[in-house]
Amino acid sequence: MFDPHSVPADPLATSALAARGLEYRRVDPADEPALQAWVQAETRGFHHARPEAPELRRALQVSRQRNVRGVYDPTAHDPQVPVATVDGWPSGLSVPGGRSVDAWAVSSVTVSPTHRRRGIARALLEAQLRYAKAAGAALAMLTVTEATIYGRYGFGPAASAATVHVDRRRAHWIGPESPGRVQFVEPADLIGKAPAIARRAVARTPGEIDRWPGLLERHFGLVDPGSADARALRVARYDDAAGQAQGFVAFRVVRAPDEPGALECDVFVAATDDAERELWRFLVEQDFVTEARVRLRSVDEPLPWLLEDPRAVSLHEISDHLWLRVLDPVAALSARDYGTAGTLTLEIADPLGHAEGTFVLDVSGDGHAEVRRTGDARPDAANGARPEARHDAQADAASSHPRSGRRSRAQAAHGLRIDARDLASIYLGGTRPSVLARAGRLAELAPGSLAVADRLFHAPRTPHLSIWF
Ligand SMILES: CC(=O)SCCNC(=O)CCNC(=O)[C@H](O)C(C)(C)COP(=O)(O)OP(=O)(O)OC[C@H]1O[C@@H](n2cnc3c(N)ncnc32)[C@H](O)[C@@H]1OP(=O)(O)O
Repeated sequence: MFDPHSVPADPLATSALAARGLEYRRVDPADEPALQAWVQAETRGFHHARPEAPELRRALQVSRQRNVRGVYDPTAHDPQVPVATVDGWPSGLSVPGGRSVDAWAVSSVTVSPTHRRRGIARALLEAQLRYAKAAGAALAMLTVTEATIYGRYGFGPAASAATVHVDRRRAHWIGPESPGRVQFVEPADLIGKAPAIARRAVARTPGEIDRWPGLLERHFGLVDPGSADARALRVARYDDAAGQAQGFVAFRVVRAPDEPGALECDVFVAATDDAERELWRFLVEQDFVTEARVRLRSVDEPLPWLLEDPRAVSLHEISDHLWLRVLDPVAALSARDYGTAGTLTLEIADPLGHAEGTFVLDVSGDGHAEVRRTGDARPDAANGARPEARHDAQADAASSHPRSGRRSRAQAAHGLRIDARDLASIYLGGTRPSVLARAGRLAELAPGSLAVADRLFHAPRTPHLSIWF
């Protein structure tokens, strides 16, 4: 596994920030005061309250596992507190077909309001992409506060999430009976087994990322077990017929005195379909509860099909939850399985250059792809022009521009001209290429290419990410 602490400083970011009188530094994981100042700056950057001691200890522990960077202003009132923060770490990302691809997670991007809009975030983000590439990551990934920030760095939304509301009174179960059972467990009793269950759940869902040490402790309220939030948490586990634990939920019921409550669940982990069904049933069949609200679920849950009245279920807060950035098209595209056999050329434009070039995707009958780079991208690709905006004269001899009406001179291969950020959006199968084409974001190299691309990039399971990072 790549060591996030071995990443050398990025000279471009260092000099860009130095030109603004700022210092760009890695925070030494062993330097407790520096790490504490970084955590405090990050917390303030996200407009959160100052962390209490147990939460601060947890944040320090997590930060020590990551490549933590700060930007410092030597002229500030307290020059030890960074004016900008970011961290990154290598992590697996599940892709269609059940494999995991090497990716680089980016988080904690904050710039103090005193230093905003001076290009600090840009310097940090572009450096993160270079770190990711140096670490051998096929993609970079993040979850976002605002959808307007990351497209300029080549990130595209790749997996959605939603809050599922279930009206308890209408939730009459018609799904199959399961041979297993759900039972309450104390969080401390499950924490030993939970990571292995979570790993299996992550592996079967494209868009999920590896859980880092300490995350489940937080989900189970074990960071500060005496706090009111932790004491309200209940944990239930599903065991299959053989007694093997296959899933768990952590939830609380909030209610006014003498009133039925609302069940709120932020942690729903299922390694099998049985576990998923039975945990849903457990959540939606609770008495003295009017509604269940389960956050960060898939937009494609089986739940409505398990209830007599599918309208008991409604989706809220549907969001572009996981954003990806393709850095190495060969590694990224060969990692996933495809929906059918076929061949597709991808002319990728990337203003930052990382994914730039022409690539051929050859998918065999078993869904595996061989991907090869066949050339650099078009001369204008690096200037950020949208693919459909390029002039026809630059079109390849073996292709015709979709809006030109010209017939291709040779037998045109199926292919797409696509920006790196749109490639990120189709990568896991969450968005069809034809939808992006309807939005004018990508173009066919030859008629029929979109239909081929839609079939190839189709994923049997809708991508989904069930945590923030
Ligand atoms: C992965 C994560 O951690 S997501 C968390 C993101 N952080 C937050 O939401 C915390 C609150 N916000 C902030 O701290 C800051 O506003 C940041 C980090 C979003 C931006 O920091 P800044 O240093 O001001 O950004 P910077 O000056 O480098 O701007 C770079 C570009 O992004 C644009 N930009 C910056 N912030 C935003 C925004 N909130 N919405 C839209 N565009 C933005 C700028 O206009 C600029 O555009 P351009 O270069 O294409 O002309």
